[in-house]
Amino acid sequence: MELLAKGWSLTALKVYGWAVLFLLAAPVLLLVPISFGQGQAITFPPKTLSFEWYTELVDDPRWGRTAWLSLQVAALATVIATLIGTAAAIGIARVANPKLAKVLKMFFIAPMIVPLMVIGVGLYIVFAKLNLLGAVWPLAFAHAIVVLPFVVMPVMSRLTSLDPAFERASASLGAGQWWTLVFVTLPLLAPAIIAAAVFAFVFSFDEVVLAQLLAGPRFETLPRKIYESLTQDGLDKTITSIASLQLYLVLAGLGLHAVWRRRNLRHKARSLSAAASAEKLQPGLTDQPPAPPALVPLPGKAPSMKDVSSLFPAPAQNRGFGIQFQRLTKFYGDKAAVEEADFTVQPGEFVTILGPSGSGKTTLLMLIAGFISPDAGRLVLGDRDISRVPPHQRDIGVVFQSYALFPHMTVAQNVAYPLRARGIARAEQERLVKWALDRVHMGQYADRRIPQLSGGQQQRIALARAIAFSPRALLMDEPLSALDRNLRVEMQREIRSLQRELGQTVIFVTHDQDEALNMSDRVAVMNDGRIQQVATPKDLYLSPINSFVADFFGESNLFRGVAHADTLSLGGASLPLPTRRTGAAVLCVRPEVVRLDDPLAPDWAFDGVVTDARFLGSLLRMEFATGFGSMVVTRQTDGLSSVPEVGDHRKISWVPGMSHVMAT
Ligand SMILES: Nc1ncnc2c1ncn2[C@@H]1O[C@H](COP(=O)(O)OP(=O)(O)OP(=O)(O)O)[C@@H](O)[C@H]1O
Repeated sequence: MELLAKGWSLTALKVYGWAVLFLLAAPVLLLVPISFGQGQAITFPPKTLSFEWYTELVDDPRWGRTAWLSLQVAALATVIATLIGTAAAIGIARVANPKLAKVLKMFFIAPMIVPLMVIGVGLYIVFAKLNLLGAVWPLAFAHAIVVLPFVVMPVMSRLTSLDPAFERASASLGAGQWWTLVFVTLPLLAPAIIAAAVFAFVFSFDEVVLAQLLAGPRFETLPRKIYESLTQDGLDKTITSIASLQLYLVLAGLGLHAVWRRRNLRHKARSLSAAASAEKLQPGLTDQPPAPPALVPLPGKAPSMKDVSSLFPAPAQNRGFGIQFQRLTKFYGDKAAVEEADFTVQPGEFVTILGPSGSGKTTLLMLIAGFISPDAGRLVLGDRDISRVPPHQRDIGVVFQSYALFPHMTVAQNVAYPLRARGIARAEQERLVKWALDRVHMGQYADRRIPQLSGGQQQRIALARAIAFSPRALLMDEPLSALDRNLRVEMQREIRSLQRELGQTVIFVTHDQDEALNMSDRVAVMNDGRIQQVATPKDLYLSPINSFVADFFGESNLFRGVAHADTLSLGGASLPLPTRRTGAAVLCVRPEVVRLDDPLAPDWAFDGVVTDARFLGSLLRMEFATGFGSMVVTRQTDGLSSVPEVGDHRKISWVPGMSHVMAT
């Protein structure tokens, strides 16, 4: 495009563009001046201006009658097509069998490729037999059939582009399928449905082929009358005025839409700039001086489970429930995404699921939330088996990676959503919304729309919405991954402190080990669908169960060999083991326990050559080439630390008791 948009080619492009525009628009735009001409003759430009063809239109009641009839047909066709098309699109999107979904889709879009005349003749035969020719609703029904693909397609495409987390969020907040459909799915589909409805209306109002075939002798729609006036009476100039009138209506519609859009954009820009400046002033964010206490205490009594969730049995205190995973398994095809997960999360505990991409973290979280069902095993929340309980009855809050805040609702409406879904009284809803928003410092944003908030603010609202109904447990799926580093650290602190204050059970998913270290009581390390180890960060670091955990959780130097009593043989050499062992074994030596040039170095100490050395602020990180492969060594720095040169030789050793030996 850049090459084209220069010199003569740019001029040619412009001329071409204007010529196409003129050819397309001229016949339509010429109508307007012609309709104001005096006399029957078509003159352009008109010699004398007059309103006579507009007055003629008003004086002749037949035009008004036909226009009214067309309006009725178009309105009814729009309603029928929009209802059937929207329901069909939603239904097809939910059909689990992809082949059946394809067949259904083809069926609903077939009217787009079958010639109108064929549909018209078919319907004519049926309607004639049933004596339905010449009535409003059969013609509207025929129009609806033809326009269905233009409803089904945009609604389906909007549905596929919607984040599935919206519907999942609604379910996790306690809303059943119908509630979700009415309050979440349909409002989110509204732009596509409205566009489809406008198209259906315009098509039906203008349609002439089906109107000719199905309207019978005395049933005259506006396009049919125009057509007949043209073919029977010759060009009557009232046709120019009625056509121009329709054009004015379309232009007025477009104008109103443009004004509405402009006002919306201006409003959004103002709110965004206000959001940006408010975020700068907001307490608890990292670019500010020392943060005030992370959470604002609620004046008076904190809400109890009874206040908010009469539908669910309340725990003794406002605490989370324990969760037991009993050999929980989920297959996708013949591959286990989660295999025999078997561990227990204590009430009020903060457990992080940590693992590389594809290890099954999200699948495990979706099993807990109930968005997918396990193929084997059990999941027990408190003392209730919830393995087969639908998500909206689990009473588990979820904070999604994308936040999944409903964009058509304000902040307060989002936070009130789980309370509304539970039928909580309005006054109580307001109190709890305020309570939840105050806890995440967002009280002053209650009336904001979601698109008017920054990422960090959205994160806080997602958290407020998930705690507003005092859930039995809180799940968080990489909720901080979209935030910048400073905000992320701040939010880690705030989430942890909120969790402690509420005594909430939290299962937090991340692939960031610093985040896991910062936040968790215990960490469950996952790999390839299996939980490798569940332990405190300290135990994971000091006593990893296998080489995967040792390597994934912190840096480590791993030596693989064969253990004989208290030595490990590898490559003709041997290293001391911290405990006696036999058979294949892996020795793990953390970088900070390695000693360099120790004057009391043991006999087995070996030579290492510096291949890289970097000053990382509080740490000095060095890499050595050794007879056992590459090794990493770290040192705390102080003002006197010097960085060794690449190529320097050092004697490497460690205290055997500071190392750790594992089976694999
Ligand atoms: N709907 C699905 N159909 C088929 N396979 C799936 C589906 N969802 C996940 N998987 C597979 O299951 C395994 C675990 O996926 P999962 O999304 O749980 O991993 P993850 O640890 O959360 O990864 P990430 O950190 O990248 O989100 C992967 O191999 C993935 O390809």
